[in-house]
Amino acid sequence: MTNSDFRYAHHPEDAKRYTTQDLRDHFLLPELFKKNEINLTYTMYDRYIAGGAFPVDQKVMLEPIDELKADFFLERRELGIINVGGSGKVTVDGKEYELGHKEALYVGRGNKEVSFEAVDGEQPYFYLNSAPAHKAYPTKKVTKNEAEIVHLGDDKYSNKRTINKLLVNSVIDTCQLQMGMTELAEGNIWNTMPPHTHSRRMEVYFYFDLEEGQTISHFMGQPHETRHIFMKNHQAIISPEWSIHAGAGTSSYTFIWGMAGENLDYSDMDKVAVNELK
Ligand SMILES: O=C(O)C(=O)C[C@H](O)C(=O)CO
Ligand SMILES: [Zn+2]
Repeated sequence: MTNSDFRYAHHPEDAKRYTTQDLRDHFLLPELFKKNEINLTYTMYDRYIAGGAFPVDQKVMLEPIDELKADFFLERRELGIINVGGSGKVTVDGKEYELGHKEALYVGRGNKEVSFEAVDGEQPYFYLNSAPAHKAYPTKKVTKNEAEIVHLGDDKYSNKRTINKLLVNSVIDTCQLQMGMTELAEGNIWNTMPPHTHSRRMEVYFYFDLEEGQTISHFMGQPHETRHIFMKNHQAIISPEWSIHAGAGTSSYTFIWGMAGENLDYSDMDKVAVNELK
């Protein structure tokens, strides 16, 4: 079964009046993994979709959700998948791809049948992002060995981290989707600090590998009008194009970023100095 939830886009002047609960209702994706289901959120931010496929003891099929008014999910879309659990299998129009922990698959527009399964008694957690696509690019598996790797940050500033650019245009062809994974070094807690906005692209952050009982404070809002949302392991958050997106954990963690919009230029960011934040 494929479920969907819907989120409108927001004006920053409205969002600054939101209560804690309003912010959570509008931007947080609290539950991505439901047993033997696919749980998606369709957003009006570049019509981006984020969610999870969680096959436990059944194969689960990606079905066309109502919002698409399409005969099949990828009729006009592309899909990015990153497995954050044990090994699992994704089948795309009869071709099987085994995805291990932290391995990614890009699925191009036009593929009719996509299904997810657990294999070898392991439990995969497939994180999914999808954006409208104008062209059919080849389906391709990408591992950390093929990724573009960037080391950023410093122990001194508690933000030492590795950016694994997996489904980006220096690695594969995509229409507008970009996805990758940022791993915090042990003892470091800050991601994306100093922060940035990019009005050319929206973004979704999905946090995982967070120790049981710990939390991440995710920061959003315009740089002069910030807010925070406390998040748990396996939750995602929408970042509007006007918003910073950064987080600090009470322990180290990993997160997946996914974006779509006007360009495919990862480095197109409007950076904000930390002492300018309000
Ligand atoms: O830790 C970071 O810095 C990031 O991972 C930044 C994201 O990749 C991003 O925001 C890309 O626009
Ligand atoms: Zn960003």
